[in-house]
Amino acid sequence: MHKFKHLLGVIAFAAVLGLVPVLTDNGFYLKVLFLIGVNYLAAAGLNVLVGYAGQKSLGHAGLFAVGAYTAALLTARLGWNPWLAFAAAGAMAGLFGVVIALPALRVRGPALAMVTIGFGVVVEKVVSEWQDVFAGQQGIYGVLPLTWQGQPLDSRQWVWVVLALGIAAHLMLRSLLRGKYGRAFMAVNTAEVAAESVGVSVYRYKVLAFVISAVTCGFAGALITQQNQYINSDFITFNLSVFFLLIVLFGGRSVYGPLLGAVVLTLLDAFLARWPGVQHFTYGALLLFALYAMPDGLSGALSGWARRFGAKPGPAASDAPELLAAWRARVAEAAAYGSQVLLRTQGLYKAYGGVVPTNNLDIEIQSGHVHSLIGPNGAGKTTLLNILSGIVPPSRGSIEFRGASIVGRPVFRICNMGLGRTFQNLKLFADMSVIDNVKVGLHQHIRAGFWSYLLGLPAAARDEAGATAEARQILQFLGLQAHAQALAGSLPYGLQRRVELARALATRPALLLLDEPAAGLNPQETAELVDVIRSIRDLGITILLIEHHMDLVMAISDHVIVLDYGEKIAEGQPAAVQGNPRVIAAYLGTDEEEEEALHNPEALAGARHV
Ligand SMILES: Nc1ncnc2c1ncn2[C@@H]1O[C@H](COP(=O)(O)OP(=O)(O)OP(=O)(O)O)[C@@H](O)[C@H]1O
Repeated sequence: MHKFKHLLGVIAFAAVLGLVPVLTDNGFYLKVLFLIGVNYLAAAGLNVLVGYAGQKSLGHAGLFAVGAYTAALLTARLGWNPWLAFAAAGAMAGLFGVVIALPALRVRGPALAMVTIGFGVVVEKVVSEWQDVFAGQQGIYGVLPLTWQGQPLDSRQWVWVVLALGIAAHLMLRSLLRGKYGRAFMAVNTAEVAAESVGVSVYRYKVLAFVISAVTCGFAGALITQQNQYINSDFITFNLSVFFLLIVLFGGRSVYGPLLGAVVLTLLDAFLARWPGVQHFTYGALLLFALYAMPDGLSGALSGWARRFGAKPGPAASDAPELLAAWRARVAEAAAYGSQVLLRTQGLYKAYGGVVPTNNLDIEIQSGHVHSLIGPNGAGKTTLLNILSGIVPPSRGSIEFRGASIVGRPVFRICNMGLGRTFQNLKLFADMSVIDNVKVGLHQHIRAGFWSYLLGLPAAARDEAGATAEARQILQFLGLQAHAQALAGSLPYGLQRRVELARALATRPALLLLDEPAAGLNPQETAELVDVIRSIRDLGITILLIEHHMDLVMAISDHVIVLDYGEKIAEGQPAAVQGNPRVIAAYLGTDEEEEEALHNPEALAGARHV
């Protein structure tokens, strides 16, 4: 029904805009409408890169140029069919999108902006200096315009074509961004390590975002060139890159943001064109205003108001018990492993200069057990979890998980093999709803691919519905169903910890690594956590947890491993470890307290920050 409403809205919008060229033949108005469409097209793709994936680019004039010159050269020099050249322009820009993405993947923030500026400058120089091919300022004449029934498009038809392309782009990007791909881009944007740890390849999604933005910018370049039947190097300026970025930042991250941005800024651009000095001043002022007053852009501000005055979603109803039972069975099946030893490390070693947080560690994790990793502050517990989950590469040594070596594998692949984790310092996707956080965890289990989502095929809708249903089961399992629609970052700390656990469970792990799951929890929440961990173990999931709350460790562990200065100094059943003199010495170091701790586990807990 919702989908239907949206489609009707789009049709009504298209009908109104499509009527304008029928009602007027004013060349200026038609040109402005055409430019709004072109700018929208460029910004719609750039929004995926900047708004969703969080990669600021100041070089998209370069990709606009790739599209523009591809269309120009193929039609004016090689006589290609103009529609074919138009398609080739998008494809060529997409290829350049990969070229710019590869160096950009190594850097972030301001450094990324510099890389993209560099790309834009290189393209600008190439088209202005390489006269033989690109004809510099003199430009390329005789570019073939798009045609309809063999005739070049007239001003009205250009508006209709760009309107059709804009609507196609909107429908496709909306379908892409409202599902698995949009969530993955947002996850990459908010917390790269967390995204990888739940099975999202940061590398792949950054490249994809660059390519999408490049393709739509390439089409925009080709449209301008083919409509003008001319292009020269003066079109390709740094200002154009700023203009595109401004549309996206001003419009905001939603799928409607680029449209709002394109309408406002194109109109402004058209009316201020007579006063170029004022024009640039206005852009600068608008950018500052947008960043200061509307950090989420115009669409963000509008939806904020709508939320304030609109209806609040009611609490979610619980699902039928048989659905939860089906989910349990599915998770248990994913966690099942024939052999006793689920994970084994041998000679695992990691050094940071003189600090050796992991020193020749041999450990075995038994399938179906709860293992605790304890040790004084700085003993190397988190480092070990980071090595096991692939975030930190070991200097040497081997790790075998489910019978296969995982050293050197990317984090998201290790997750896909069945190793899930949470973090000591929460790494939630704070701007996303609780249920969407969990659905990011389901990423690898959603089969429908890029084209299914882009084209809105039934497979994508079916898999999305399946993911929503599974996420609801997970939330219900952890008692979070009432918070499904809340923003993850808005929840109290204890619930946020639980959401992270839900997200990790969604990956359907065989081994779950929990880094201080009780940190920051009150006593009641800690007691509840014991039950939660037990019920996760009862699903058949093996657990390795780091914890400083000794009573929690003693209550739930089948096996305890004790680290000190990166070495394993003891392991075994909780009671045995608790009485081990080396462990007590590592924690306390004095004879009197040693005696006390032998009989009082809370002394161990209390001494941890010594
Ligand atoms: N990236 C790094 N660069 C340099 N030293 C590091 C790095 N990561 C960890 N260390 C050092 O390795 C040692 C072990 O750190 P780690 O965080 O693994 O300890 P921990 O047992 O988890 O401690 P805590 O209980 O305080 O969380 C510390 O001395 C830490 O300073």
